[in-house]
Amino acid sequence: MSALLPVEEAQARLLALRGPLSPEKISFFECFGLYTLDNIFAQRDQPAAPLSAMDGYAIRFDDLPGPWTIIGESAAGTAPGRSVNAGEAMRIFTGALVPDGADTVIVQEDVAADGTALTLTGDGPAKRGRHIRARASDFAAGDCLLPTGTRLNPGAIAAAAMSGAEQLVVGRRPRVAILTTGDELVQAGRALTAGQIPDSNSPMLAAMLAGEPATASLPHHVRDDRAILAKVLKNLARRHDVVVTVGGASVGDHDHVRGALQDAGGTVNFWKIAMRPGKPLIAGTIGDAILLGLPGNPSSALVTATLFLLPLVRHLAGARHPLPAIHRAPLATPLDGGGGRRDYLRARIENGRLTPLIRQDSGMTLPLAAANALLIRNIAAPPRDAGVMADYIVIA
Ligand SMILES: Nc1nc2c(c(=O)[nH]1)N[C@H]1C(S)=C(S)[C@@H](COP(=O)(O)OP(=O)(O)OC[C@H]3O[C@@H](n4cnc5c(N)ncnc54)[C@H](O)[C@@H]3O)O[C@H]1N2
Ligand code: MOO
Repeated sequence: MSALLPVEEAQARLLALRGPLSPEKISFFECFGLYTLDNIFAQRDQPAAPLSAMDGYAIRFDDLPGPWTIIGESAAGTAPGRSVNAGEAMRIFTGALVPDGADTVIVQEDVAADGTALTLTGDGPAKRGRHIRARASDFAAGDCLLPTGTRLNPGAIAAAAMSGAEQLVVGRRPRVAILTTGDELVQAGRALTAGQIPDSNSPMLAAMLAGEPATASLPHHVRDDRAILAKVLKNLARRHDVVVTVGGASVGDHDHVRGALQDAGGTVNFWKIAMRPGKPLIAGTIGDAILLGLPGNPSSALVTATLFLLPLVRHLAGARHPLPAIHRAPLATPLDGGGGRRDYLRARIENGRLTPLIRQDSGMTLPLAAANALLIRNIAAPPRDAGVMADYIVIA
């Protein structure tokens, strides 16, 4: 039997199969969760001119402590009609342009206005420039606001929209097909006969993909029949960027994914990873599509989807950092040492402490409902006491 591939090596080989998909232009309202495929540079200064940060009066700091004559008003969205000279104040509102001549804003709570007469009643501004947002204090024209491969979260979208760009260049969403295999599987919700079980993996995987930049088609299913599987794989590969099979990845007489991939003219790139659960993971190509064969056990499917499917989708969509972030926290309970494969134990991270769940059978679904983290235990790791640090990935 071939040696088991280390997880990092398998991830690198998978992502090397294909680069990001072609770029496309998209509006600010459609880009959430996608990745920039170009550096986003500021095309303008923000603010483009000094703005008031408060409602009050624009004055010259040297004129303090007043009094002043009110000469007009500057409201957001219009240019102030004139400049402010010695002894003058201009009524001003948050977001309005600061008139020439003024260098400071007094908040209205600190003054009393009587007709055009303005007097100081409070402390007034402590220094020149108070309550003024300087030109380009947010960013300056030419600044790189978001480098290539940045995920467009709401804050990044705000910065991109403010940049002056008309549209964004992003990576296209990969089209993903989910294909379950196995004679025992029945769509969840349907009646079962002896030996049958509901298909829990495809709704789980669809949910995982829903949070990613991917377009998942409705799940497909085939029986344990190598010829049918080969035909369906070929067909799905023509219309998708990624074909994810679930089950049939192992060594049993009814495990047909590798054989069917080859029958369909595809290539197995690697098989079997030094991880638990998830050992029988298959990666390959068929036409322009990438095939990822996840093991069928529910925990194995969840763990391999977290470590391979979601990073692949992000990579194809243009992510600069597609792999899941690894965090560290102290163990809430002692932990046995590691074995010959790296473990991804279903665990809970709560109040900053990590607890591996007691039930780790990869065939179970209920522990998946309880887990919000995967505790990473390296090959041959020594036993650890409570309080010792451990690595984990957030999964919920
Ligand atoms: N002799 C050996 N047997 C097995 C090995 C091995 O190395 N030697 N590897 C084991 C490991 S590890 C895993 S993981 C499983 C995975 O095998 P497959 O990917 O071939 O998965 P199946 O046999 O098709 O199914 C496994 C298990 O999961 C259930 N299943 C499958 N699909 C779904 C689904 N969509 N929803 C819910 N449950 C599903 C299926 O009924 C089986 O119970 O192989 C070990 N065997
Ligand atoms: O590696 Mo399997 O995925 O132990 O259950």
